Amino acid sequence: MTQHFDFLAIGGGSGGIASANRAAKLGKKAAVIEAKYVGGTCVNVGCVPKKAMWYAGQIADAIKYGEDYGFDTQVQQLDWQRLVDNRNAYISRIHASYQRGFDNNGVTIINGFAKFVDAKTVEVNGEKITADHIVIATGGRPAVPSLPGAEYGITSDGFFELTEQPKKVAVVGAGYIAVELAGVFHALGTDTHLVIRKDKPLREFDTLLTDTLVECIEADGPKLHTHSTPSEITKDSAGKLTLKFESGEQISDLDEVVWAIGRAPATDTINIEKTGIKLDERGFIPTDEFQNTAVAGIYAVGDNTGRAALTPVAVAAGRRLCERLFNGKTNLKLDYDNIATVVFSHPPIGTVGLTEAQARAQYGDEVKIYQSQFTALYQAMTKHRQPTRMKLVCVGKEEKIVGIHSIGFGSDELLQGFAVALKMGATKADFDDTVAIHPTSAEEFVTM
Ligand SMILES: Cc1cc2nc3c(=O)[nH]c(=O)nc-3n(C[C@H](O)[C@H](O)[C@H](O)COP(=O)(O)OP(=O)(O)OC[C@H]3O[C@@H](n4cnc5c(N)ncnc54)[C@H](O)[C@@H]3O)c2cc1C
Ligand SMILES: NC(=O)c1ccc[n+]([C@@H]2O[C@H](COP(=O)([O-])OP(=O)(O)OC[C@H]3O[C@@H](n4cnc5c(N)ncnc54)[C@H](O)[C@@H]3O)[C@@H](O)[C@H]2O)c1
Repeated sequence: MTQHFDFLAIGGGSGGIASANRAAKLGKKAAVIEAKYVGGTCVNVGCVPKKAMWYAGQIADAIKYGEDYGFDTQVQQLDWQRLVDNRNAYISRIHASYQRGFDNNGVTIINGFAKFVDAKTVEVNGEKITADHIVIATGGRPAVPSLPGAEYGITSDGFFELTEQPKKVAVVGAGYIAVELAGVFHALGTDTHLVIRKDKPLREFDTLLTDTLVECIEADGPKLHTHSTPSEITKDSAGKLTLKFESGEQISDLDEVVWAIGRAPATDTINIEKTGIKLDERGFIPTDEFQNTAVAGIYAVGDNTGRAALTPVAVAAGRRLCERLFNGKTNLKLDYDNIATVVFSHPPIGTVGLTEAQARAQYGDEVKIYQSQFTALYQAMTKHRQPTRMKLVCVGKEEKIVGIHSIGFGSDELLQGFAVALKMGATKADFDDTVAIHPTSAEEFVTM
């Protein structure tokens, strides 16, 4: 017998889970179909294990700093497998907590790979399932270039499968993932090479952030190979890899090459053509501001829509969709402007709103910049000093704050509250009128 649901999510990642739970809480019969592991990219091969590895890097840094704080900090080795085991155990606890949530809310979980039969029907494990409302939340997968020997490399998925610490790696890419994984490897003691095609990573970020990041990488980070376009990977009889570049240069004796060159939407194998939806030229699902696709009753949220590929974005879009469909909030939609984001680099970056360049292009001479630079007390005590740099981008006579950018120790945790202020339309005067919290790095934003 064909099962029927009010609401069906294809994909049990950030967007699918959040939307199905919300639909069920609002009294609808909801189901999630998940092909691999519940929690999707973020929980299994993304944010969560990445952050665990980043914390391991932070601990390695703290051990370095410990000496100047008076500790005897001789550490012989990192037990990589133990780190991975504890990380995986934590992920298992998240899986269990998801299951409790599904049970409490009455969401049905179906394991299997879903394909469309028509606009109201999907097939999974040979069975047909129909639904009044279907959200496509299939996310994406890491891209691999078509180069000779590319298959010798791994992706971020493979990074999380490593059972021992590689001695020497090259990480290829200039985005979030490349910067974060290269930073982790380096902090944990791997000889790390970050390979980028242009002059600096994260080029779409404010230049204060990227220039400072490059400065920190050059001072104490992975070896940065700029203007380096990979052309081939070869493997020798001992299993060591050589990454060759178009320039003729190469990095040899590598244990791993990690491709971190972007992600492709998982939209090509779900028979989407059976619904009448047409993908855009990059394979993303076109949606309007309410997450509607071109076909009534089918929606898309998350990475496969080609907008800010972040977990809280997929979650927020999915929840708003269900509030709109099932709770009478007919105009509710996600505002994709001013989404705050953190790069867990070394040091971390927190950023929200317009970069200085974007603001100048939009507002010209109306832009006023406030900037600050210092060494966080945490590191100022030690010989491992790193700059912290912050920028406020303001516009107009009232100096409305349209961009907030921070790089340096603690930038990851300090930004969220400032993002609220920016979204509420805070001005520089509002910041000035807020009494500082001392001694913190965050206080710099209200004392500039
Ligand atoms: C290494 C890495 C680090 C990241 N770090 C962060 C971070 O720190 N912060 C942040 O906000 N974001 C981070 N992200 C991005 C974040 O993981 C994604 O934006 C988020 O997971 C997107 O959610 P989603 O629901 O769109 O897709 P996903 O979480 O990818 O979920 C899609 C799910 O659909 C399933 N699926 C696909 N096709 C089918 C099918 N036909 N049938 C059944 N199931 C199917 C997949 O198996 C998958 O589980 C990171 C990503 C990576 C790769
Ligand atoms: N901290 C976070 O919130 C976080 C962390 C990781 C990922 N993410 C999300 O996941 C998305 C995907 O991350 P990503 O780093 O894979 O992608 P990305 O799009 O951010 O970066 C990909 C990079 O690879 C480079 N590149 C592309 N093709 C290449 C090639 N053939 N050779 C060399 N370099 C090449 C691009 O120039 C780009 O700099 C991010 O955009 C972000 O939204 C977020």
